[in-house]
Amino acid sequence: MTLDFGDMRFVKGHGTENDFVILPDADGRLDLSAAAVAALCDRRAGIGADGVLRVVRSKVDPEAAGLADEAEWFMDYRNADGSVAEMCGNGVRVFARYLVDAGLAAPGEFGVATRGGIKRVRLGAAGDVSVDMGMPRVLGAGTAVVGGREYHGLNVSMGNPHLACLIDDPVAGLDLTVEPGYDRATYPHGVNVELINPAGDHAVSMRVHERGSGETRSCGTGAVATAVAAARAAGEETGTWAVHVLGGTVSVTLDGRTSHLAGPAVLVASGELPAVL
Ligand SMILES: N[C@@H](CCC[C@H](N)C(=O)O)C(=O)O
Repeated sequence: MTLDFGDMRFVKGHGTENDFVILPDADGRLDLSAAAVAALCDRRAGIGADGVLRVVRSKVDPEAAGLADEAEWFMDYRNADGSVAEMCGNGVRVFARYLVDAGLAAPGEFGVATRGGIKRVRLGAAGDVSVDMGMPRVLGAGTAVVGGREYHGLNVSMGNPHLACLIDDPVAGLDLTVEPGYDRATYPHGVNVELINPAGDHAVSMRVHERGSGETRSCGTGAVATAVAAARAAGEETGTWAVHVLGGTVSVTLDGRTSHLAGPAVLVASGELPAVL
Protein backbone atom coordinates (compact mmCIF):
# COMPACT_ATOMS: atom_id res chain seq x y z
CA MET A 1 0.00 0.00 0.00
CA THR A 2 1.28 3.50 -0.78
CA LEU A 3 0.09 6.55 1.13
CA ASP A 4 0.11 10.05 -0.27
CA PHE A 5 1.36 12.70 2.14
CA GLY A 6 1.90 15.39 -0.51
CA ASP A 7 5.32 16.52 0.79
CA MET A 8 4.09 17.61 4.20
CA ARG A 9 6.40 18.52 7.05
CA PHE A 10 6.67 16.67 10.34
CA VAL A 11 8.33 17.16 13.71
CA LYS A 12 9.36 14.36 16.08
CA GLY A 13 9.18 14.81 19.84
CA HIS A 14 8.83 12.92 23.10
CA GLY A 15 7.94 13.24 26.76
CA THR A 16 9.98 10.80 28.88
CA GLU A 17 10.40 8.74 25.68
CA ASN A 18 6.69 8.47 24.95
CA ASP A 19 7.28 9.58 21.36
CA PHE A 20 5.14 11.26 18.75
CA VAL A 21 5.12 12.33 15.11
CA ILE A 22 3.71 15.86 15.02
CA LEU A 23 1.87 16.84 11.83
CA PRO A 24 1.23 20.57 11.38
CA ASP A 25 -2.19 20.90 9.69
CA ALA A 26 -3.37 24.37 10.74
CA ASP A 27 -6.20 24.57 8.21
CA GLY A 28 -7.40 21.00 8.64
CA ARG A 29 -6.65 19.89 5.08
CA LEU A 30 -5.13 16.52 5.99
CA ASP A 31 -7.39 13.49 5.73
CA LEU A 32 -5.46 11.29 8.15
CA SER A 33 -6.43 7.64 7.76
CA ALA A 34 -5.66 4.93 10.32
CA ALA A 35 -3.39 3.28 7.75
CA ALA A 36 -1.40 6.50 7.32
CA VAL A 37 -0.93 6.83 11.08
CA ALA A 38 0.20 3.21 11.38
CA ALA A 39 2.67 3.71 8.49
CA LEU A 40 4.16 6.84 10.12
CA CYS A 41 4.47 5.12 13.50
CA ASP A 42 6.09 1.98 12.08
CA ARG A 43 9.54 1.83 13.71
CA ARG A 44 11.17 0.08 10.76
CA ALA A 45 9.37 1.24 7.62
CA GLY A 46 8.18 4.65 8.89
CA ILE A 47 9.41 7.39 11.23
CA GLY A 48 8.50 5.42 14.34
CA ALA A 49 6.39 6.63 17.26
CA ASP A 50 3.85 5.67 19.90
CA GLY A 51 1.34 8.02 18.32
CA VAL A 52 0.59 10.99 16.06
CA LEU A 53 -0.32 14.52 17.12
CA ARG A 54 -2.12 16.42 14.36
CA VAL A 55 -1.95 20.16 15.03
CA VAL A 56 -5.10 21.80 13.74
CA ARG A 57 -6.92 25.06 14.49
CA SER A 58 -9.89 24.22 16.72
CA LYS A 59 -12.27 26.35 14.69
CA VAL A 60 -11.76 24.34 11.48
CA ASP A 61 -12.13 20.89 13.04
CA PRO A 62 -15.68 19.61 13.60
CA GLU A 63 -14.56 17.76 16.76
CA ALA A 64 -13.17 20.92 18.38
CA ALA A 65 -15.05 23.88 16.89
CA GLY A 66 -17.11 24.22 20.09
CA LEU A 67 -13.91 24.72 22.08
CA ALA A 68 -12.38 27.34 19.78
CA ASP A 69 -13.17 30.24 22.15
CA GLU A 70 -11.06 28.64 24.87
CA ALA A 71 -8.25 27.07 22.85
CA GLU A 72 -6.92 28.08 19.44
CA TRP A 73 -5.35 24.66 18.79
CA PHE A 74 -6.81 21.15 18.83
CA MET A 75 -4.63 18.10 19.55
CA ASP A 76 -5.95 15.36 17.27
CA TYR A 77 -4.26 12.38 18.95
CA ARG A 78 -3.98 8.93 17.34
CA ASN A 79 -2.44 5.74 18.71
CA ALA A 80 0.26 3.89 16.76
CA ASP A 81 -2.30 1.45 15.33
CA GLY A 82 -4.33 4.37 13.96
CA SER A 83 -7.04 4.28 16.61
CA VAL A 84 -8.35 7.49 18.15
CA ALA A 85 -8.00 8.24 21.89
CA GLU A 86 -9.65 10.82 24.09
CA MET A 87 -6.53 12.10 25.78
CA CYS A 88 -2.76 11.80 25.92
CA GLY A 89 -0.98 13.43 28.85
CA ASN A 90 2.53 13.29 27.44
CA GLY A 91 1.19 14.13 24.00
CA VAL A 92 -0.42 17.37 25.17
CA ARG A 93 2.82 18.41 26.86
CA VAL A 94 4.82 17.75 23.67
CA PHE A 95 2.08 19.47 21.65
CA ALA A 96 2.47 22.58 23.83
CA ARG A 97 6.25 22.52 23.40
CA TYR A 98 5.73 22.36 19.62
CA LEU A 99 3.24 25.27 19.59
CA VAL A 100 5.63 27.53 21.49
CA ASP A 101 8.75 26.54 19.56
CA ALA A 102 6.89 27.02 16.26
CA GLY A 103 5.72 30.49 17.34
CA LEU A 104 2.06 29.40 17.33
CA ALA A 105 1.54 30.11 21.04
CA ALA A 106 3.21 32.46 23.49
CA PRO A 107 5.25 30.91 26.33
CA GLY A 108 3.43 30.77 29.65
CA GLU A 109 0.04 29.21 30.24
CA PHE A 110 -2.61 28.45 27.62
CA GLY A 111 -5.38 25.99 26.79
CA VAL A 112 -5.24 23.13 24.31
CA ALA A 113 -8.41 21.51 22.98
CA THR A 114 -8.48 17.71 23.20
CA ARG A 115 -11.22 15.09 22.88
CA GLY A 116 -11.10 15.02 26.67
CA GLY A 117 -11.89 18.75 26.87
CA ILE A 118 -9.67 21.80 27.38
CA LYS A 119 -6.31 21.12 29.05
CA ARG A 120 -4.36 24.06 30.52
CA VAL A 121 -0.64 23.70 29.90
CA ARG A 122 2.25 25.71 31.35
CA LEU A 123 5.83 25.84 30.10
CA GLY A 124 8.38 26.11 32.90
CA ALA A 125 11.70 27.92 32.72
CA ALA A 126 13.66 24.63 32.94
CA GLY A 127 12.02 23.15 29.84
CA ASP A 128 9.42 21.15 31.72
CA VAL A 129 5.81 21.31 30.61
CA SER A 130 3.01 20.78 33.11
CA VAL A 131 -0.66 20.22 32.41
CA ASP A 132 -3.81 20.35 34.47
CA MET A 133 -5.23 16.90 33.78
CA GLY A 134 -8.51 17.40 35.59
CA MET A 135 -10.00 15.35 38.39
CA PRO A 136 -9.37 11.62 37.90
CA ARG A 137 -12.55 9.53 38.11
CA VAL A 138 -12.27 6.31 40.10
CA LEU A 139 -14.83 3.89 38.70
CA GLY A 140 -14.22 0.80 40.84
CA ALA A 141 -11.95 -2.21 40.83
CA GLY A 142 -10.61 -4.31 37.98
CA THR A 143 -8.30 -7.23 37.25
CA ALA A 144 -5.51 -7.52 34.69
CA VAL A 145 -3.84 -10.75 33.62
CA VAL A 146 -0.15 -10.53 32.75
CA GLY A 147 2.00 -13.59 32.10
CA GLY A 148 -0.79 -15.83 33.40
CA ARG A 149 -0.99 -13.99 36.74
CA GLU A 150 -3.95 -11.95 37.95
CA TYR A 151 -3.33 -8.48 39.31
CA HIS A 152 -6.00 -6.42 41.03
CA GLY A 153 -6.21 -2.71 40.33
CA LEU A 154 -8.23 0.45 40.16
CA ASN A 155 -10.41 1.44 37.22
CA VAL A 156 -9.55 5.11 36.66
CA SER A 157 -10.82 7.38 33.90
CA MET A 158 -8.59 10.23 32.80
CA GLY A 159 -10.91 10.86 29.87
CA ASN A 160 -9.36 7.65 28.57
CA PRO A 161 -9.59 4.30 30.42
CA HIS A 162 -6.97 2.96 32.82
CA LEU A 163 -6.51 -0.07 35.02
CA ALA A 164 -3.80 0.81 37.56
CA CYS A 165 -2.49 -2.23 39.48
CA LEU A 166 -0.16 -1.97 42.48
CA ILE A 167 1.64 -5.30 42.51
CA ASP A 168 4.17 -7.23 44.63
CA ASP A 169 6.09 -8.78 41.71
CA PRO A 170 8.89 -6.53 40.40
CA VAL A 171 7.61 -4.65 37.33
CA ALA A 172 11.04 -5.12 35.71
CA GLY A 173 10.32 -8.82 35.23
CA LEU A 174 6.94 -8.51 33.52
CA ASP A 175 6.34 -9.51 29.92
CA LEU A 176 4.25 -6.76 28.32
CA THR A 177 4.90 -7.81 24.74
CA VAL A 178 1.34 -9.15 24.66
CA GLU A 179 -1.78 -7.24 25.63
CA PRO A 180 -2.80 -7.94 29.25
CA GLY A 181 -6.10 -9.70 29.79
CA TYR A 182 -8.97 -7.63 31.20
CA ASP A 183 -12.74 -7.64 31.52
CA ARG A 184 -14.14 -6.68 28.11
CA ALA A 185 -17.53 -5.80 29.60
CA THR A 186 -15.91 -3.19 31.89
CA TYR A 187 -13.69 -1.85 29.11
CA PRO A 188 -15.61 -2.29 25.84
CA HIS A 189 -13.23 0.11 24.04
CA GLY A 190 -10.03 -1.36 25.49
CA VAL A 191 -7.88 -0.13 28.35
CA ASN A 192 -4.43 1.13 29.23
CA VAL A 193 -2.93 -1.14 31.92
CA GLU A 194 -0.39 0.16 34.46
CA LEU A 195 1.68 -2.17 36.68
CA ILE A 196 3.12 -0.39 39.68
CA ASN A 197 5.66 -1.04 42.46
CA PRO A 198 6.31 1.23 45.43
CA ALA A 199 9.74 2.90 45.11
CA GLY A 200 10.13 4.98 48.25
CA ASP A 201 8.24 7.81 49.91
CA HIS A 202 5.64 9.12 47.44
CA ALA A 203 7.50 7.38 44.61
CA VAL A 204 6.53 4.46 42.39
CA SER A 205 7.88 2.56 39.40
CA MET A 206 5.42 2.03 36.59
CA ARG A 207 5.28 0.04 33.40
CA VAL A 208 2.40 0.41 31.01
CA HIS A 209 0.75 -1.42 28.16
CA GLU A 210 -1.14 1.17 26.15
CA ARG A 211 -4.30 0.53 24.23
CA GLY A 212 -3.47 0.95 20.55
CA SER A 213 0.30 1.29 21.02
CA GLY A 214 1.56 -1.68 23.05
CA GLU A 215 4.15 -1.21 25.79
CA THR A 216 5.43 2.36 25.81
CA ARG A 217 8.24 3.93 27.83
CA SER A 218 5.90 6.40 29.52
CA CYS A 219 2.23 7.37 29.65
CA GLY A 220 1.04 10.66 31.17
CA THR A 221 -2.59 9.75 31.77
CA GLY A 222 -1.31 6.41 33.09
CA ALA A 223 1.04 8.20 35.50
CA VAL A 224 -1.88 10.13 36.97
CA ALA A 225 -3.95 6.94 37.30
CA THR A 226 -0.90 5.37 38.95
CA ALA A 227 -0.63 8.21 41.49
CA VAL A 228 -4.33 7.81 42.27
CA ALA A 229 -3.83 4.08 42.95
CA ALA A 230 -0.72 4.76 45.06
CA ALA A 231 -2.53 7.46 47.03
CA ARG A 232 -5.48 5.15 47.71
CA ALA A 233 -3.16 2.40 48.92
CA ALA A 234 -1.50 4.88 51.29
CA GLY A 235 -4.86 6.16 52.54
CA GLU A 236 -4.14 9.62 51.15
CA GLU A 237 -6.11 11.85 48.80
CA THR A 238 -3.62 14.61 48.09
CA GLY A 239 0.12 14.91 47.56
CA THR A 240 2.84 14.72 44.93
CA TRP A 241 4.16 11.43 43.54
CA ALA A 242 7.28 10.75 41.50
CA VAL A 243 6.37 8.20 38.85
CA HIS A 244 9.45 6.46 37.48
CA VAL A 245 8.89 5.05 34.01
CA LEU A 246 11.23 3.35 31.54
CA GLY A 247 11.88 6.71 29.85
CA GLY A 248 12.51 8.87 32.93
CA THR A 249 10.40 10.39 35.69
CA VAL A 250 7.25 12.48 35.72
CA SER A 251 5.65 14.19 38.67
CA VAL A 252 1.96 13.97 39.54
CA THR A 253 0.20 16.21 42.05
CA LEU A 254 -3.27 15.44 43.37
CA ASP A 255 -4.93 18.26 45.27
CA GLY A 256 -8.43 16.84 45.75
CA ARG A 257 -9.86 19.12 43.08
CA THR A 258 -7.70 18.33 40.06
CA SER A 259 -4.43 16.64 39.05
CA HIS A 260 -1.25 18.04 37.54
CA LEU A 261 1.30 16.16 35.44
CA ALA A 262 4.78 17.62 34.90
CA GLY A 263 7.93 16.49 33.14
CA PRO A 264 10.22 17.09 30.19
CA ALA A 265 8.86 17.56 26.67
CA VAL A 266 11.37 17.85 23.85
CA LEU A 267 11.43 18.09 20.08
CA VAL A 268 14.23 16.09 18.51
CA ALA A 269 13.89 16.25 14.71
CA SER A 270 11.96 17.72 11.84
CA GLY A 271 11.72 16.97 8.16
CA GLU A 272 9.58 16.48 5.12
CA LEU A 273 7.54 13.38 4.39
CA PRO A 274 8.01 11.90 0.91
CA ALA A 275 5.09 12.33 -1.44
CA VAL A 276 4.34 8.66 -0.90
CA LEU A 277 5.30 6.43 2.00
N1 LIG B 1 0.59 7.93 26.02
C1 LIG B 1 -0.57 8.67 26.34
C2 LIG B 1 -1.89 7.95 26.26
C3 LIG B 1 -2.28 7.71 24.80
C4 LIG B 1 -3.67 7.17 24.61
C5 LIG B 1 -3.86 5.75 25.07
N2 LIG B 1 -3.01 4.81 24.37
C6 LIG B 1 -5.35 5.38 24.88
O1 LIG B 1 -5.69 4.73 23.89
O2 LIG B 1 -6.14 5.75 25.73
C7 LIG B 1 -0.40 9.52 27.57
O3 LIG B 1 0.72 10.03 27.77
O4 LIG B 1 -1.36 9.76 28.29
